[in-house]
Amino acid sequence: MDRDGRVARGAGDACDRPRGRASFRAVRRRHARAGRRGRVTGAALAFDSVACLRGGRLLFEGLNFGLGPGDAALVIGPNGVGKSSLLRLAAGLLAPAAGTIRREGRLSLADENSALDRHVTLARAIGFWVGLDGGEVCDVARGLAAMDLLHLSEVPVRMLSTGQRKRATLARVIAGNAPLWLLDEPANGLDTASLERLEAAMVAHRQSGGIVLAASHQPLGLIGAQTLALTAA
Ligand SMILES: Nc1ncnc2c1ncn2[C@@H]1O[C@H](COP(=O)(O)OP(=O)(O)OP(=O)(O)O)[C@@H](O)[C@H]1O
Repeated sequence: MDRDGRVARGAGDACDRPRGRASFRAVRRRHARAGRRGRVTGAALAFDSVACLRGGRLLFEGLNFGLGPGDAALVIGPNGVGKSSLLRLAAGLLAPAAGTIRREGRLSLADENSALDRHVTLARAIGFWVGLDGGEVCDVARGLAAMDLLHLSEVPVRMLSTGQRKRATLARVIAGNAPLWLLDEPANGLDTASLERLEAAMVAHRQSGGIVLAASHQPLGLIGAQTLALTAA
């Protein structure tokens, strides 16, 4: 990966010297410093010379980055280049074709699948996930409030509009309290006010020591984020 975050491609491409291990150690050092400052700790994500193969096609290789408490990275690139695949690797839903991925801390993935039961109320659907993570009713309310959905708490998920469902998915992530947020196109379908709410939620999450890894075709206001620019093979 070059200094602008572009990922080397193709057989025989010279990847950066494998910096992943070193960067993971650096992440952990920062993590320890953050702990001494009394911030939320327990999360880190590092890719070390990671390659991704899907359907027999090499999407990217030599990907190195490290994220610790308060960090964010934005994955960008054209359709089909592998942004969602990168997030699925980070979530452990895909195995890397080469390299290693290290994760510390719980994660929450928001993608096009809301993972919410369509046949129960919004509060109940989010409560299911929050309960699995040992959270409480107040966490559900906090997530719903963050995405301005409290007034729809008792509406069945199947009756929500596209944008409301997207906000519900984000509310699930916020309510879940996982330190590592993996957000795939989180701004899709959001109106301006909802996008501002998402940005505020990401700022608050990072300020409390959380990590955001997002893939997006739109700017997300992630100040100070690393850019991981995937390019077509
Ligand atoms: N289950 C699968 N099996 C095989 N190939 C897949 C599978 N899912 C996705 N792909 C392929 O992997 C490539 C990358 O897909 P991915 O969804 O990661 O791209 P993306 O950069 O997120 O695209 P977009 O901007 O359109 O969301 C595409 O060529 C796609 O066809």
